[in-house]
Amino acid sequence: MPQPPVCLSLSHVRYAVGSTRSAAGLHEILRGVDFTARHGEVTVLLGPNGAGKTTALSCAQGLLRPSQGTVRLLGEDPHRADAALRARVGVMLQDGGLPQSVRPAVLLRHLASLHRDPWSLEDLIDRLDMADFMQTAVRRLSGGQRQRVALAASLIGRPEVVFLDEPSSGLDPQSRQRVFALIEHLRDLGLGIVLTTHLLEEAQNLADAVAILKDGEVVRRGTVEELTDDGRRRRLLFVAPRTLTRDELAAAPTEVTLDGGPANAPGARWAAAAIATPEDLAAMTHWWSSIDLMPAEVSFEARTLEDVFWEVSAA
Ligand SMILES: Nc1ncnc2c1ncn2[C@@H]1O[C@H](COP(=O)(O)OP(=O)(O)OP(=O)(O)O)[C@@H](O)[C@H]1O
Repeated sequence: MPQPPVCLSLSHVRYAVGSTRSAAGLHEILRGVDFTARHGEVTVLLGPNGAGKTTALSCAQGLLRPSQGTVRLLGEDPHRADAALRARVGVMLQDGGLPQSVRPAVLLRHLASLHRDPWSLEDLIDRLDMADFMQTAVRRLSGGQRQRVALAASLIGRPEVVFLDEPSSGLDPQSRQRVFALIEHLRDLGLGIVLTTHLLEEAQNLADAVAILKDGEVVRRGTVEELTDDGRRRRLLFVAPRTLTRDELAAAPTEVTLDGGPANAPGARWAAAAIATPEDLAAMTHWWSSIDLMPAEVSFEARTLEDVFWEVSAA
């Protein structure tokens, strides 16, 4: 199947702050970032705090000009973008950036009036369950309500590409579900969606493509399948018929974490994330033998994005 068209590409993007003339010198925040995003796909940027995700998004949107490298957004240089390009792009910032004294109904109606063919406000209110607070000034809204207004504001102009910086932060589980359902709808409509999140399980469920940043570089890139199933490393799951002591866990040959079931009670399921070779497996059975544990069940499964994330973070 041919891949959908690219809507955003960053090639060898570097971004530095400071100056070679100042005592503090030049500080490189991005040290060669490469990734692409496509129409009809969700591209997720992951990375620990300070990895450079927001800076990379700012370069992608044209808010920051890279010191080196190239950014193409809908085929153009976003830093030189004119109003026509900006109208095709939606941006939701991490802290909302909404005017505080305005009511969401007024704000969103105003934004809609700036576009020739805006998204139906009623539809957005319905999809994001915002009816109850449309007449409340933004400053009186809860963090989660503000998030939803900011998301609606980024979409009202029917953009072709949308940037969402942590769209689900501060949302209760129900609102989060709605936001993720809306993101899936945007994907079905063919928008290019670029988002950052710290919620790895949701990234795993939503992402068509993932780029993991660390210290200003993309250290892993690919589909969730490509990142989690490298054909070798697997998760080993086992059910322990009794509780495991702290000392027993500390003696495990690789990190063993609780994966489900009752918290470290008889019947709990445990996972070892990095089983790559028969020797790794032998080390596990040796450990079970040394602590006199006969697992009730043993199975393998592909690693999760969370396993990959921890591996990258620890490297
Ligand atoms: N103008 C600036 N001057 C100096 N340092 C900066 C500047 N902008 C960002 N930084 C630093 O660059 C690093 C990357 O910041 P950035 O906000 O892009 O990270 P992030 O991955 O989005 O983090 P988070 O997950 O916390 O949102 C951080 O260490 C930050 O303090």
